[in-house]
Amino acid sequence: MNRQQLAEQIRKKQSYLCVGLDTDITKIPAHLLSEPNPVLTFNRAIMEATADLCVAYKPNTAFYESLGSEGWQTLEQTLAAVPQDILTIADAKRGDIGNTSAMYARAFFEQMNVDAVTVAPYMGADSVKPFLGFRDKWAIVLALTSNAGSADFQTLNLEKEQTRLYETVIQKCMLWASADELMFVVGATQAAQIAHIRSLAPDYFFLVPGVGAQGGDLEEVSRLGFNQSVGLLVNASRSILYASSGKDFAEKARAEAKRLQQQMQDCLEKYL
Ligand SMILES: O=c1ccn([C@@H]2O[C@H](COP(=O)(O)O)[C@@H](O)[C@H]2O)c(=O)[nH]1
Repeated sequence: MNRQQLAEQIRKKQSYLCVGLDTDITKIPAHLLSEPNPVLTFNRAIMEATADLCVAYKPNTAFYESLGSEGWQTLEQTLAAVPQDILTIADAKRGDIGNTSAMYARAFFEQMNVDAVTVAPYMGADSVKPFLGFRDKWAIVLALTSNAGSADFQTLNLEKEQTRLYETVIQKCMLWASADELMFVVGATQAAQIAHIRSLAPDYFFLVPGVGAQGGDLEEVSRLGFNQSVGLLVNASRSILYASSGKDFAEKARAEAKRLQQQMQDCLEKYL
């Protein structure tokens, strides 16, 4: 999916919601455990309940990798069930020396056929560049993440560059790729920095995890993070997936997704 198509979906649905498919077999409703593939059944029900309210699905691959080869198969089956007009993001946080990164890129873009993959930039240019140059595909580079540990490295001052590490990540990555194939991860818990990050990267989409279970403020993120064409994908995983542990799990997931979508619509009217 390209940038224009993504922007069109956001406009049509009045939503920049990304639903995180972080499906934990120990947390899904008990009545599904007798199904042949409980995770797949759960994912399909969540997608049926939320597809008209979101523009992206983001399975975090850890939840599938932890189930071994069956988990990989479930991930493929889940991706196959995503409607065509919804962006798919493999949250895999890959990045290695060049030839290995090239294999990761082929795995996700050619085998899995996802639209986007998250990339850890720590190993530098040769680890990020192999994820670029795939038609209508995206690398989403970690910039300033939502977790407490982001302060350990990402906000350190670089004496020579006179910037913080995450700022240099953004500036360097923008030299390698345009906003048509590169996004940045910016945590919703980092709202105080988001206006500054938007000024560094005015045209780029930000994938913003951390509303819901991590307590990020959707309105603050939207007010400070919008660009002229929205430029945000805001992810919620646990708050949607586990809104109920009963038979009404899909209905409750929809209600939470609807609540977020409605708030997004209000923010679009108010701040754009
Ligand atoms: O900075 C980051 C980068 C990635 N994530 C991922 O997003 C989801 C968040 O899940 P919630 O349940 O909505 O908290 C999860 O897959 C994380 O690994 C992040 O949280 N922060």
